[in-house]
Amino acid sequence: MKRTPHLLAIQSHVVFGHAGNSAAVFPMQRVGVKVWPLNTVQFSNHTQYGQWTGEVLAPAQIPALVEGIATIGELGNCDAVLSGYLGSAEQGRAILSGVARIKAANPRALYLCDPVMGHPEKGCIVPAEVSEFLVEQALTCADVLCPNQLELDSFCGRRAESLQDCVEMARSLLERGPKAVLVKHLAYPGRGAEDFEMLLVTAEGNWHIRRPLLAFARQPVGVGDLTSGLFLARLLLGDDWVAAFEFTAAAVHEVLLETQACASYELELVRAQDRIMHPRLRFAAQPLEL
Ligand SMILES: Nc1ncnc2c1ncn2[C@@H]1O[C@H](COP(=O)(O)OP(=O)(O)O)[C@@H](O)[C@H]1O
Ligand SMILES: Cc1ncc(COP(=O)(O)O)c(C=O)c1O
Ligand SMILES: [Mg+2]
Repeated sequence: MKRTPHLLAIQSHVVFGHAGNSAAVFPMQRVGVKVWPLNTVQFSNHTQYGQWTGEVLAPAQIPALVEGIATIGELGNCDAVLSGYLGSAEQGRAILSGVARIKAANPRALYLCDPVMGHPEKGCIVPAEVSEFLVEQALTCADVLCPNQLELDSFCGRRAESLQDCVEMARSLLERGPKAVLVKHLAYPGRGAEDFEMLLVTAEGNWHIRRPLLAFARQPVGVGDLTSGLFLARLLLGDDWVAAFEFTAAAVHEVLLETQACASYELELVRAQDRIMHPRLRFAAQPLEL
């Protein structure tokens, strides 16, 4: 029997609704991965409500929890680490030391970094020092990086001017560490208004996916976290880069269709669970020449 992959997911938890681990853990489990959730913050709700209660996890807890897993002899079973929303840069540094510890126990373990930098206009609030940490330290340690456009621009220190430029910018990050960069949401001048576009670049090439842009009264949150979680889960389950990319685009779109049909602000993950496992749609990744 094929072994079930294990994945340590280090990101936020919200009590109500879906963001961070609260958006990604159940879908990753639903597609067949054993998830070890380590919550960087526990907030009442995601920050785009404008107010929340709760606490940031003390950074020293991250190595302490990893060490606890080592002590029971399970750390070598960790196949991947995912990091997302961070409550502080110190937490970020603690995650990198955890990643090093895990790679020592299992040299084949992958580290996927979703560099959540916040989006002040949208109400996604992240401390400024976290962005600096991501650009200066996390990038070089990540095997896979999953930025949105704003995050890609921050890594490159400029705004993308075209699709070609996005490809060049994402490829420039490959020289700094990651084996793959998945841009979860492209936004560049001249982009078609009807589509939601994503980009994947690896040493082997560049691929682009278009899916329909859906109308929402308020944009749902947690879509990026769902995207990076499913992409990593499918890689661990044996998909190649392009298959994981296509699966992720389809499964996320299914969740958004269910969310839209329910006129819900929070992602309808429970209702969409069978559609996550077996997306009915397929968006073919198109190779892009540079
Ligand atoms: N097909 C779609 N139609 C409309 N909106 C979408 C679609 N897919 C994703 N979105 C929205 O697009 C936004 C992507 O946000 P962005 O900041 O680029 O990434 P992230 O989710 O990581 O913050 C989210 O608000 C998400 O709800
Ligand atoms: C607590 C928390 N975690 C994670 C996120 C990231 O969500 P998204 O997947 O939309 O980038 C947010 C966004 O507001 C948040 O408030
Ligand atoms: Mg995000």
